[in-house]
Amino acid sequence: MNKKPITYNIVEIFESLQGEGFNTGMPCVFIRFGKCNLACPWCDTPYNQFHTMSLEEIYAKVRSFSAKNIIITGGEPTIQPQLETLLDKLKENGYFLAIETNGLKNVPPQIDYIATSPKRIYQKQYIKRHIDTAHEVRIVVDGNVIEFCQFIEKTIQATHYYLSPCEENGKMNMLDTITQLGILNQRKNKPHWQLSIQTHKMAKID
Ligand SMILES: C[S@@+](CC[C@H](N)C(=O)[O-])C[C@H]1O[C@@H](n2cnc3c(N)ncnc32)[C@H](O)[C@@H]1O
Ligand SMILES: Nc1nc2[nH]cc(C(=O)O)c2c(=O)[nH]1
Ligand code: SF4
Ligand SMILES: [Mg+2]
Repeated sequence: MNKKPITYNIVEIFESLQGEGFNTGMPCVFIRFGKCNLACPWCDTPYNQFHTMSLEEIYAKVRSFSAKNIIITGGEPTIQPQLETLLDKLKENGYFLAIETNGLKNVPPQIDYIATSPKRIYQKQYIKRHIDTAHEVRIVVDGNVIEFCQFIEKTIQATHYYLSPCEENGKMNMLDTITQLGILNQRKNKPHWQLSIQTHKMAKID
């Protein structure tokens, strides 16, 4: 009997520039998986509008673009079944793999670069468990996030810590974000918090 092909829930696969964080401006192929284990009220992504694609279909689409960096995102990519099989295939073919994750679940070992965005409104879940290392942390400013940032900087070891304005209906809360950055950075011997703007939205690209 033939083995059933592995399929994945995919929202979209597209090429663009990384719009956020340390790698802003880097050409990347985005693989956006469906479904999420959280439901942030201001989430900018239709993560429940997905279709299924086979591993071979995903790989063919990825190969049709020129970028060699891939951003695995969603939705929440760490809850996608059989993720590691796809990552193995991409890795074997020379791709650099970055992930965007909310950080509640472990990140597969094939991933080269971890950007995590823990969510203040789900602090109770983060107190129970979350990943403890990443290359960068990006916290969206959806209210007063100071205490949550202090908790996260103690429990996630990262190279970069960012505050990101929350974008709703085309507006970003820049003043609030800058005020909270000022407060975080007044403290001595603490990680420096920087600003990460969703530049792709300003540039009106994907
Ligand atoms: C759509 S999420 C997908 C990956 C993963 N679920 C996560 O939250 O990190 C990708 C990035 O977009 C950010 N994001 C989502 N909606 C946003 C909004 N309205 N304003 C600013 N950042 C937002 C998230 O915090 C995360 O850094
Ligand atoms: N240009 C661009 N950069 C991004 N970086 C992370 C994104 C995401 O939705 O995960 C994203 C996105 O949706 N677009
Ligand atoms: S965790 Fe990420 S994808 Fe899920 S709802 Fe929040 S921002 Fe959206
Ligand atoms: Mg996005």
